[in-house]
Amino acid sequence: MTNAELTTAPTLRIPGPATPYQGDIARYWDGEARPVNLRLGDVDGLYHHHYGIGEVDTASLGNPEDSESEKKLITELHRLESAQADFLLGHLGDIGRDDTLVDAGCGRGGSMVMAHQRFGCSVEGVTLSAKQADFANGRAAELGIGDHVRARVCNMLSTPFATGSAAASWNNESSMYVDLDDLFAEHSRVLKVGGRYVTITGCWNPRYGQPSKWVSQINAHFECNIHSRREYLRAMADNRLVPQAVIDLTPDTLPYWELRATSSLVTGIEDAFINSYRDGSFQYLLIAADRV
Ligand SMILES: C[S@@+](CC[C@H](N)C(=O)[O-])C[C@H]1O[C@@H](n2cnc3c(N)ncnc32)[C@H](O)[C@@H]1O
Ligand SMILES: CC(C)=CCC/C(C)=C/COP(=O)(O)OP(=O)(O)O
Ligand SMILES: [Mg+2]
Repeated sequence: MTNAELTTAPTLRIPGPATPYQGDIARYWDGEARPVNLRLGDVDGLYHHHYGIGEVDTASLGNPEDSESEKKLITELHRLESAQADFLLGHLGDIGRDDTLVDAGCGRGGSMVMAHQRFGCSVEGVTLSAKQADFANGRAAELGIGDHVRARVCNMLSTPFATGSAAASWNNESSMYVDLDDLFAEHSRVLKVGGRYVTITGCWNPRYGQPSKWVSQINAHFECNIHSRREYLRAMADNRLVPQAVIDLTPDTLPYWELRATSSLVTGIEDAFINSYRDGSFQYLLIAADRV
């Protein structure tokens, strides 16, 4: 049986997109099929569209001459990407089986599956891409968790979720596609008071001055608009989201990029990430905030 045939209910689609830009982003992700994402996802069926953190386990890579070395490298990159999602989920607080979580910009749903496996809870995801939502729902059906994990085609700035209904919500590398005031107003509405919001994101560093050429290159590559660290903190403060932790993951993500740059799956954006992380113009941050 194919992935699509296993989907029990049709993917929900909220009519849209609201802006021409969102139409561009929907098309971008509908058309995305990079081996660096699909071959990593094939390792264990968790499909991510985010980057990795943690030390590279060099022993696991074996001898570069050996015939299995590419497979080992892919497995290691995937392990680091899943470690990133684990780290995010570890900041959501105490989540119970009856809670509902919201994944804003859920991609192919890897983080949603991990959240359900970790907490036993329900997870609602939104993406602009119908292909991604169908893929995520297909994976949930294959895993037999379609009753708890659901993706829909919907703008994260205007979701159908009831006010105060979510115990926690997150953006994993998806906040650079939206206005942060609009985004945090919607998270603040959907979260219950005392709930937790977490993002892992790349942001430009106000200490550097302005977005560097590397940051501009990343924006052009992904058609996104990277915000500054200052914008994140200001927009959260304006929307009843009070940071509980701000963790600079830049040193933790560099090993992932340095390893990825040696693989056959490079996409051409590796140097922009490596150079901007090294020159201090760009930072990889986790921000966990309480909805007060
Ligand atoms: C880089 S991917 C991250 C996917 C996922 N969070 C992960 O970690 O695998 C960015 C995602 O943001 C979604 N996105 C961008 N703008 C959006 C919007 N306005 N509403 C809903 N999803 C959006 C895209 O459709 C895509 O799924
Ligand atoms: C940290 C920043 C600025 C992220 C931008 C958003 C983005 C495209 C994330 C990774 O997606 P992906 O996994 O599809 O990208 P790739 O194909 O490069 O692995
Ligand atoms: Mg990727």
